[in-house]
This record gives sequence, C-alpha cells and structure tokens, in this order.
Amino acid sequence: MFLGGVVMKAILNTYKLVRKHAGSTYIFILIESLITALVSPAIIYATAMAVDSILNYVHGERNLFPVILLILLFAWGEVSKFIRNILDIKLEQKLELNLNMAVMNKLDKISLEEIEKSGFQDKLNKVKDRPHMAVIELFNSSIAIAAIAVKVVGVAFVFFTISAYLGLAYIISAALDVFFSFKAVNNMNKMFENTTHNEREMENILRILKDKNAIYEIKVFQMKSLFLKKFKKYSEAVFDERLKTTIASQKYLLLSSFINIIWMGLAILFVILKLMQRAISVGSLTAVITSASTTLDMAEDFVYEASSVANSGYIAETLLYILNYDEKSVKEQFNSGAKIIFENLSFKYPQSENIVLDDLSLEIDKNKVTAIVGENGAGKSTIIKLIAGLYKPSSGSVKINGTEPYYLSKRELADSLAIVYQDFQNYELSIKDNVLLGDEKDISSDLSLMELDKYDANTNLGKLEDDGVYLSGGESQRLAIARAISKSSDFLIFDEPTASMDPMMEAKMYEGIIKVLKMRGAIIITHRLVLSKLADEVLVIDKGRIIERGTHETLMEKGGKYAKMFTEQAAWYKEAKNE
Ligand SMILES: Nc1ncnc2c1ncn2[C@@H]1O[C@H](COP(=O)(O)OP(=O)(O)OP(=O)(O)O)[C@@H](O)[C@H]1O
Repeated sequence: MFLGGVVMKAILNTYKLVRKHAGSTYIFILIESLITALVSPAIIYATAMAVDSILNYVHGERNLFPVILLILLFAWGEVSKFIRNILDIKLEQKLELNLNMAVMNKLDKISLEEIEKSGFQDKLNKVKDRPHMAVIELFNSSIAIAAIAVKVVGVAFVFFTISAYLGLAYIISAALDVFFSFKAVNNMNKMFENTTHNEREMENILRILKDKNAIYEIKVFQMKSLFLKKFKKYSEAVFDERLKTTIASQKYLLLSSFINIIWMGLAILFVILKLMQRAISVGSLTAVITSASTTLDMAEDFVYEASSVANSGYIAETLLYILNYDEKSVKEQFNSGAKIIFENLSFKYPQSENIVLDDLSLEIDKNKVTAIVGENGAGKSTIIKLIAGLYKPSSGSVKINGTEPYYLSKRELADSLAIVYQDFQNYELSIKDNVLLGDEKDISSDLSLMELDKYDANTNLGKLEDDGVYLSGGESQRLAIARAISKSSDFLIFDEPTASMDPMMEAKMYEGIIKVLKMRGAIIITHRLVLSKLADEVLVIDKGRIIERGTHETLMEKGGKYAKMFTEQAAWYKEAKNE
C-alpha cells in the first residue's frame, strides 16, 4: 500500500499532535510550505515569459513585468528559507518540551507490569530519549512530500500549456518515478519494522558498557570481550539486514533515475524540434531545459523525504502508541484506617510460570514494626512490589487501608507508603533536594537522625558542581532512608536498603530510628536476623509462603526454621569475631 497504513495513520495523528502542541507555528509552516511549493512551477512559467519578454524588449516591445516577477519569485526562495528556519526552531522548542513531558506523564501512570513487557520495552527503545525529533521529521517530510505533489501538478500544468504531449509524458514519467520510489521505500519500511530486537540488545550492551557502576565490575572481571563479542553479533545482524534491504531498494531507485533521464532527453529533443518548426517560443525551450534539473531534484527530494517518512513514521507511531496507552482507570475513593491486608494472594511474574507467592494471607498493622525474613528468592521483595501496586496479584488480593494499591492514585499511594529499595537511587542534586524531592521544609532533624548532619543541606552530590561531594555507600543509604522518613506516609518500607552497611552500623542505624518506625508502622526486609529482635512481629517466608510468624522470642522458643537460621548466623558472627 502507498506508504503503508501504519505510516499514513501516523502522519494523520502527527498532524493532530503538532497542531495541539505547536498551534500557530503549525499554521504558519503549512502556509509557508504551500506558497513555496507553488513558487517552483511559477518560476518555470515566469522563466518562459521572462526570456520571451527580454527577446521582445530587444525588438522594441518594452514589458519587463515577467522579469521582475521572476526576480521576486527567486527572492521568495531566500526569504522563505529564513522564515522557515525561525519557524523550525519554534516548532522544536514547543514539541521538545510538550512531548517529553507527555511521555514522562504517561510512563508515570502506566504500571510497571505493562512497562516490563518486552513489546513495550521495544517500543520505548524505539522512541529513545528524543521522541519529538521523530514527530518533527515526520511532519516536515510529509509536508515536503505534499509540496512535491503540488510542484508536480504545477509543473505538469506549465508543460501542458507548451504542449499536451509534453504534459502527458511528464505525468507518465512522474507516475513511474513515484511507483519505483515507493517500491524502494516500502523495502526500507520492512527493515525498520524488523530490526528492533537486535537493536534493543545492542542498546542494552552499550548501556552496560557506559554504566558507571558496571565499569568497575567489567574491569575487575575482564568482561569487556564478552560484551564486545555480543555487541558484534547483534551489530552484524542489524547491518546485514540493512545492507540487504538497501541493495534491494537501490535497484528501484536506479530504475527511477533512468526514467527521469530518458524523460529529460526526450523532452529537450521534442522542444528543439518544435522550435525548429517555430511552433513554440525560445522562452518555452529555456523553461523546459531549466525545469529538467528541477524535475530531477524533485525526484531525489521525493525519495529522500519518502524514506524519512518511512523511518520516522514508525517511530512516531510508536510514540503515539505510548501516548495513547490506556493506563488503567484509577478509583478515587480511599478508606482511612491503617492496615495492609493480604488475602489468599498468589502471584506469578508476567511471562513466567514460576509461582512466587503462594496463597499468602497476612495483616500488617500501622504502629508496629514487621520484619520479613527468608532465604534468597523466597519472595520477600515481591511482597513489597505488590504492596506498592507495581504488579497485580494473579489471584487473591492485597489492600492498603481497604483499597487495592493498583487502583490508588499517586497521591494516595504516596500518603500510604514510603519505600526504600535495595537499589535505591540518589541524584546529583543537593542533599535537601534528594530528601524533599522539590518540597520545602526544614530537614535538619531528619539529617541528624540519619547522622548526616555533618553535611550542609545545600551540599551538592556528585561532581556536576565544583563543590559537590561523593557520599560513601553507607551514607548514601542513610540519605535514601532520610528521604523516606521525611515523608509523612502511614508505612515505611525498607527492602534491604542497608545491605552494604556493616552489621554493627546497620543495627545502630535501626536502633536510632526504631522509635520513629514504631510510631509510623514499618516493614523491614532483612537477611540480618539480629535486626528482627527490634521488630514487633517477624514473618518467615519460604517459597512464597509464610512458614512461621511471631516475635523473635516466641520464634526462638519454637525452635523451627527461624531459630535454626538465627543460631547459624549468630555462630558465624561469633567465629568471624574470634578469628
Ligand atoms: N521481574 C521479575 N520477573 C520474573 N521473575 C522475577 C522477577 N523478579 C523476581 N523474580 C523471581 O521471583 C522470585 C522471588 O524473588 P524476590 O526478589 O521476591 O525474592 P527475595 O526473597 O526478595 O530474594 P533476595 O533475598 O535474594 O532479595 C525469584 O525466583 C526471582 O527469580
């Protein structure tokens, strides 16, 4: 199909998007493009008239209006370039801001479960970090194609005024030109559709190779050659595909150029014969010869713009898919009272058959500290992800204060939970901004609680600023915890954020904040069982089930799995201390 349904749909939707976000600039660009498109055939027509008027001038007939018109038309060419440059900057400014914001807002609303699906990842990867560029490219290229169509009609009209045969031959050669160019472009389209998987793998490796944290491990474990080998494999696959498609496209482009050259030769021969019969004027001969190169340029422009439409069309379509993605509706009612309740909840990750949580029922009250312990892979972090509404349960339910977190608004969720994950982030902003994330209040008590008061709240992290500091691993964790504590949420949840602190430091840190935790309600995931002594209740998770629950003392008395794990850990620490 002409350009392909997907791309045509993308063009129409892109126009709507540009009209919405760029308003008057959009209208001005359309007007400027239309005038510029009409100027091309007008120049051919004016050239014929100007040459004849100059010849007539020599013979005494003094009418220089066609010459002045020709000069004005050429002048418009220069003025329009200037106007268009300004309009393009305005267009980019408006779309860059508005579209990036729209994408960020959308991603914020779509659940992690959806975003993690590989299809969605492919789409995100395709849009990359400059989504507005594809929209601008598609908008400009589709306008350019429309302008070429206007030019073709205009030029055909001029040729018809010289001779019907000439006009007809031009239309036929232009139609063949369009046909073969589209064949070429359709081949390119297929390539853009097919290479996403390999491209995604390439992007991933590049990301790893540039990741500040990965660089250390890559050096230590000499992993560079592994990644480069993989990169080479995917890169070869991508470029093989590109080369094959390009060669397949080129044969059509060659045919298209060949038709153009034949058309030019025949047209010039035709007008020379007509001139010899004195059936046309010298002006018409000049117009045909000058227009020959215009026709070739138009064919080249057309192929260029059409392949750019094909490329950006798929990216813009992907962007539109993301922007129009239906993020599940959010129920606004929210009951107060502070409890997290799991009822017969079972869970498998999307695209996985492994049952991670198995018929889990539990109740976590506010104003108490709950520790969740268990071996690696038992399902502890998954419990937190379900509380946070990042995934929907496969069956059963989890409710925070009576409502499934999946349906809570962002505001309600933030009021209910403050979570510090294992792989928490601190940002190259000031300490204050890292804690408050844009809010304004005094954080000195939070900083002193987390023993970070040796730093001024305005100290910048990282080296974006000359006075910036790097925090140690432990300080970084304490800063992430200060961020959670400074929020006035019902529950504080710690998914092992203190794993890189030494055990003494970790215990001291929790002892320092235990009062705050008890006042708020806290869930702590930990492998260091000594911490569970601080908790009001300990939940022992094994293979997605609660196998024991109670206080540290009751669990020790029971002599079950918890007691065994605790005794083993205690013995290990004792031995380590004695060595
Ligand atoms: N995004 C995911 N997709 C598929 N499976 C996952 C995903 N995240 C975790 N899993 C699997 O779910 C199981 C439970 O993982 P979870 O991270 O909840 O364990 P955990 O008890 O927190 O372990 P650890 O103590 O090692 O952090 C594991 O088998 C893990 O491989």
